[in-house]
Formats: sequence, structure tokens, C-alpha cells
Amino acid sequence: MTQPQPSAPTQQPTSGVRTIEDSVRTDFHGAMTYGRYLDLDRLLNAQHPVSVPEHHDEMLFIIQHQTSELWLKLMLHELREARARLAADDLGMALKCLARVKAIQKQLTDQWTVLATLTPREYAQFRGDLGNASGFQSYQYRAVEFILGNKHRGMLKVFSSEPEAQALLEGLLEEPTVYDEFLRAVARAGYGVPEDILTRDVSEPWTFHDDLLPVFRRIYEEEGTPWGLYESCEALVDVEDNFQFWRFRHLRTVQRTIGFKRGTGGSSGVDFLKRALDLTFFPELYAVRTEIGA
Ligand code: HEM
Ligand SMILES: N[C@@H](CC(=O)c1ccccc1NC=O)C(=O)O
Repeated sequence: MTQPQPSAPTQQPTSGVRTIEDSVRTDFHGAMTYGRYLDLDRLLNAQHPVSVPEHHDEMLFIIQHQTSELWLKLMLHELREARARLAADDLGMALKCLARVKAIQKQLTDQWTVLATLTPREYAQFRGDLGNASGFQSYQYRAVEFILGNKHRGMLKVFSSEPEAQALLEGLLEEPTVYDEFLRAVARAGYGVPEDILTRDVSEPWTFHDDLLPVFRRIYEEEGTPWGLYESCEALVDVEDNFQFWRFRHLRTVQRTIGFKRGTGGSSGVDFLKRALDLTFFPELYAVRTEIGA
């Protein structure tokens, strides 16, 4: 039998000009447009370099941060939804949200390659103009950390001059984390999650619970584990791995750009960021791997 052949191009392109088809709308007075829908006037007028005279590379620095903040906004939005879906025992939709979170994290991590084109000297030429501003004051980053379990009441004081940001963080501090809601769903699915875990003070940072290991062993080792439970465990591990990849790229970018200088936010710099690599959201999901046998 003859296979169908791919059809040949009907016409060889002969010019670099594409005619605008007659049906394409060109008059947008009083109509919805691309720019209005996306509020581009505000978005594209929100880059305000502070160096005088303006340093060419400050635009890169600003846009790198602004795009990161936009992705963080979407990430928080999706994490809230994932948490709500877990609370409703809708693991399928929770997984869908977490898949998007993972794709955003990849974007955020890969984005470091753009900032890595900023040389140490270029950055030093406008770093002084940043005053004590620092990513440490990113409330959206802190919100993501909170909802994933790295709660830290002490961080709220950083936002005393930004009441809305502080209120958002205070709210998240008092709410359950994604992991809290996942473990409640696991308990409802019939696994023996210890009561003290289900009723913990959710405003506290997560602490390691040995007695969760048998629960996760069952999920990972038993035949017939509901697929959504297993998949959710793996999705959480992916999210934590991705989070650590972002932290690591940040650390390495900082190191190649400012070496071991102190941070503008007042911390020791690279050393302080290194210690963030010891933070973990879902320690039991990693610990159970030590116990899993053939
Ligand atoms: C040349 C570029 C950068 C340098 C030199 C740098 C440096 C630092 C330093 C030294 C800190 C520690 C706090 C301090 O004392 O300031 C820090 C924290 C932080 N930076 Fe950056 N940073 C850079 C780019 C970015 C970008 C693009 C983001 C994206 C939003 C970001 C987000 C953060 C966050 C969220 C923290 C807090 C981390 C934590 O609490 O563990 N940074 N940065
Ligand atoms: N902490 C950085 C400054 C910095 O990166 C920064 C400054 C203003 C706005 C965002 C920043 N990004 C991340 O910390 C530094 O020590 O150079």
C-alpha cells in the first residue's frame, strides 16, 4: 500500500510583504483593543529607572523583576486554587493547577539567564541607587513561601509600611498551607494521618513529622493506591524541587554579580541565601524515599 505523501507547498513565497486581508479590522475607536484589554499604557509606563544619568542596564534589572512579579502573581493564584481543590477532594483539578505552577516555576528559573548577562561592573554602576531596596521585600515571593509552608510571622514587620501587602501575608499566615489541605484530603481518603497534624496551628512553620512516613509508604508502595494521591505527592515533590532550583539560580546569579558583598537589604548576602537552601516544604515526601524498598 502506498503511504500518503506530504503535499508540496502550493506556492513559492516571492516577497517579504504580507497584504492585510480586507476583513481585518483597523478602526478601533471606542472598541476593545489589545492595549486596552491588557492595560498596556500602565504596564509599559511602569519602568522608572532611578540612575542619573540613566544607566542602560537598569531597564534589564527592572523588567527582570517586574516579569518575575507577574509570574509570582499567577503562581500564587494557582496555588490558592490548588489548595481549594484539595480541600474539595478534587485531586484532578488540583493537579491541573500544580502542573501550571510547575511550568511557571520553570519560566522563573530559566529567566535567570537573561539577568546573568548583567556584568558585575554594570550592576555596580547603579546598585547604589537602589538604596536598601531588595527582593527580600517581595511580598508576593513571601506569600508563595507562606502558602507552601514556610510560615514566618517575623517577616510581617518588613511590610509595616505597606498595609495591603501586610494584610495579604497576615491572611495567608493564618490559613492552611497546600500541604495542610493535601494531608486533610489524605486523611479523608482513609489513611491514618495523626490527629495532631490535622489540627496543628497552621500559622506555624511546618515541622518534620516522623509519623507521616508510614502514610506515605502506603501511598507509594501499596498496589491500588488511588492514582490522584500518588500523583499529588509527586507534584508536590516537583514543586519543591523547582523552588530549590530557583533559589539556587538566584544564589549563583548573585554570587557572579556581587560576589560576597552584603545585600542591599542588610543581610550577609550569598551566605544568607545559601541558608535558604536548607529550607524544605514537604520533608516527609523526601524522607520516605530513604525507606522505600524494592
Ligand atoms: C543582580 C541581581 C540580584 C542580586 C545581586 C540580588 C541579591 C540579593 C541578596 C543579596 C539578597 C539577600 C537580602 C539582602 O540583603 O538584600 C536577595 C534576596 C532576595 N532576592 Fe535577590 N538579587 C538579585 C535579583 C533578584 C531577582 C531578579 C529577584 C526576582 C524577584 C530576586 C528576588 C529576591 C528574593 C525573593 C529575595 C529574598 C530571598 C529569601 O528570603 O530567601 N532577586 N537578593
Ligand atoms: N539585594 C540586591 C539588590 C537587589 O537585587 C534588588 C534591589 C531592588 C529591587 C530588587 C532587587 N532584587 C533582588 O534582591 C543587592 O544586594 O544588590
